Amino acid sequence: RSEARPAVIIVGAGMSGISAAKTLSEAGVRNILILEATDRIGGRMHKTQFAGLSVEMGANWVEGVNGQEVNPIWTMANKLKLRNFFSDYGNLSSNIYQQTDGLYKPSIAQAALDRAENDSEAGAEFSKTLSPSAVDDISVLSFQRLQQHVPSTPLDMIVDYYSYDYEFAEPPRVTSLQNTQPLPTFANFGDDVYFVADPRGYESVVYDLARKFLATDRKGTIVDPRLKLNKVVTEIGYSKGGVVVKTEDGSTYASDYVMVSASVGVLQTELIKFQPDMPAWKILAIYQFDMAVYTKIFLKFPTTFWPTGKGTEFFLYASDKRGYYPVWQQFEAQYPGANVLLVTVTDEESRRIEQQSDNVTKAEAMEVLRDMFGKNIPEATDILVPKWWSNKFFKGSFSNWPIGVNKYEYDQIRAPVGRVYFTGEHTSQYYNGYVHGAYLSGIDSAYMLIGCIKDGSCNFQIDPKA
Ligand SMILES: Cc1cc2nc3c(=O)[nH]c(=O)nc-3n(C[C@H](O)[C@H](O)[C@H](O)COP(=O)(O)OP(=O)(O)OC[C@H]3O[C@@H](n4cnc5c(N)ncnc54)[C@H](O)[C@@H]3O)c2cc1C
Repeated sequence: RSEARPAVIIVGAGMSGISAAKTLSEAGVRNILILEATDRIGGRMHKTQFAGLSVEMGANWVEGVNGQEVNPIWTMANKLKLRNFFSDYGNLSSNIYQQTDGLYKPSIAQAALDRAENDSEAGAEFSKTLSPSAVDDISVLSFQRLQQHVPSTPLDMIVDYYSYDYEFAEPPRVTSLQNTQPLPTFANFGDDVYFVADPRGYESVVYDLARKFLATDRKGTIVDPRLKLNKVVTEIGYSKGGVVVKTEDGSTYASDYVMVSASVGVLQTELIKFQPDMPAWKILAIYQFDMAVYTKIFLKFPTTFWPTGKGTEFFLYASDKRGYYPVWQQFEAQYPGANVLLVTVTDEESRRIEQQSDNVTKAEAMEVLRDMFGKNIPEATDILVPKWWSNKFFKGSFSNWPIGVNKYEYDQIRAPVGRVYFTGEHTSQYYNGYVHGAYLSGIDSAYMLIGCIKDGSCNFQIDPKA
């Protein structure tokens, strides 16, 4: 090969891969090579055109703002002056629809919201009493049982869905109490969340980071030969002496180290074959973690028929089937005059919907809207259903911490295996599942590797299992 052998190959150019590459580069490790499977950088931060608007198929919010510490993504979004909107969920009690009989009385809805909030606060207190090793962790649902409050009416179920599934994309039955209550993102960075609606896309924070260390042309397009797009890594061979990475198109790249940033969902498939196989402890840790599915369905209408004005942005649909077209958002502020709605589904509903035609999904969503707003509403003219779960380069939307994984297993997910290093939101110590988790994990993993390259400290210590 004519190009110099890189010291480090980075697999994947999402937020974590770009953050790791930038950190390496700034520490003087500049002979890197980034191999990205798709034709773009940004990964799960991905804008697309829908009904003449730029909408986000993946990450949309800067989550964790206005707290004691500053979320680094908030700093970046503000520096780029990304158009963003505070998400005000404060008026939800006036916006919860019964399955067919109109809105719940706000006082009744508020009582359900208050009960869920109290349970969540009690859960956070209880979780502090558990062993820090998390060996005696329980699920969020187990704690609800302890509280004698397992949500089972349509109202309690939609409030429960909004409180947990809408954030973690998996139900309380699955989610670890200790690792999510309290959630470090909100405890450290603040409770507020801001919705990004900018024609440049939320992904522009990744592009901005990339342009800080990759060469660009005069228009700002990245032209650096150290970034190669459309390179699907299929095999990583590793030994004491080095690493050999093979791609689907038949190319082979040798290097000293490799840093894999593909999602934990991808690592749970055989897309990338490791030679030799990863050790059993690593495989077991990876397969224990959860890749959740969160689906943002956008619908376009000829006219607006839903309530508008202050306190109406978010509304909930309390089906007797938990999680059926549950959380809705209208975009009067973000996309004025566009007549667009967003409905979010997760988990089993996401998987079901990904496997049916978008027309069937549109018909289902219309039925739900008719239940809420009456028979005479206009048909949606357009629908967008992102399919993150079916996409072999993602296999879901973000990781969720399931019951049964304690800190010991989590450290194993993050740990390098010989010359193979790992990064990605699923390796973030406190912020898995988020953009800031991906960004911070890129820095952490890069420093782990820099310590090995520069100081020869290549042993990653895992605290013993309690
Ligand atoms: C629908 C959805 C909504 C979300 N909402 C929010 C939100 O509002 N706020 C928030 O903070 N976070 C949100 N997230 C999570 C956030 O987007 C992710 O945590 C973050 O972007 C992950 O970055 P990453 O670098 O870890 O992984 P990725 O972005 O997945 O990057 C990994 C890269 O590796 C590439 N790759 C995979 N396999 C290979 C291979 N074999 N060879 C080469 N390349 C490969 C992929 O193409 C990808 O570009 C959301 C995600 C989704 C999908």
